[in-house]
Amino acid sequence: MTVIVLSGPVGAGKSSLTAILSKYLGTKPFYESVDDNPVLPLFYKDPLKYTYLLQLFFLNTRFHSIKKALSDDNNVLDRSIYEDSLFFHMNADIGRANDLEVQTYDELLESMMKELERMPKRHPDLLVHINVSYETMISRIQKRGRSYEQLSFDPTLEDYYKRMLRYYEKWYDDYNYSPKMMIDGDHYDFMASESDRTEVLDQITQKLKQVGKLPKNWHAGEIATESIEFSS
Ligand SMILES: Nc1ncnc2c1ncn2[C@@H]1O[C@H](COP(=O)(O)OP(=O)(O)OP(=O)(O)O)[C@@H](O)[C@H]1O
Ligand SMILES: Nc1nc(=O)c2ncn([C@H]3C[C@H](O)[C@@H](CO)O3)c2[nH]1
Repeated sequence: MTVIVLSGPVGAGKSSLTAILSKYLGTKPFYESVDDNPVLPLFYKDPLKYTYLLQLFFLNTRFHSIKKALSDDNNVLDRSIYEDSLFFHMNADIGRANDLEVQTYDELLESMMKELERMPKRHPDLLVHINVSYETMISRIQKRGRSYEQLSFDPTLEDYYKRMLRYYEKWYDDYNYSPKMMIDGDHYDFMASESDRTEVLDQITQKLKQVGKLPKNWHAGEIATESIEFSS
């Protein structure tokens, strides 16, 4: 059993690479709740009011999918639970949660992490982090087109996204729950370029081999983008 989690800021390409990677490895993709998330548009409209609710919503849905993923067969998840805390603390740092909310959230997260420690597999086998520059992040957010994430919807998102990239830098450096690797999301267009896709998949399989976690009975093959089911 092999569990891979993707990490990275908004628009980095986690869901896209999750779809590609899970198809390539013949494993199951797990996506975070976005289009069926009733709190997300409310949060972007009024972050002060909805930060806490959104955070609880994500923690709850992520917890359920992780429990499934860690007890199931081989899996790929499009974001890690370890990033939830990054998001919440970043929002708290800009005044969107008070001390009591931070304390309660941290305690809840700690209890949930303890619960996960009791699963057959405690942590993922590999974290694949997609690193992107601010320019790439914005162009991908525009390309995907969720209205509430656009700078035209809220110009203060520029600061929010730049802050997010800074927090992610430290977060990735500190991450030590599993082996980890970084993909250069500025350089590789694994959506449109077959050779880029091959190279990225190669980097990931090399790393899986190195850590002894390449799924058993798996053989490398080519995958065409048309054959992949991307999440919306
Ligand atoms: N390496 C890439 N090269 C070119 N386009 C990409 C790449 N990765 C993702 N994209 C495009 O960028 C957009 C955002 O990608 P995706 O939805 O996978 O990001 P994400 O990291 O899952 O974002 P979020 O965390 O906000 O859900 C999509 O339109 C996707 O087609
Ligand atoms: N505030 C906040 N906390 C989270 O834990 C969190 N996780 C994801 N997101 C936002 C980023 C994308 O817009 C969108 C899809 O990733 O959802 C979050 N926002």
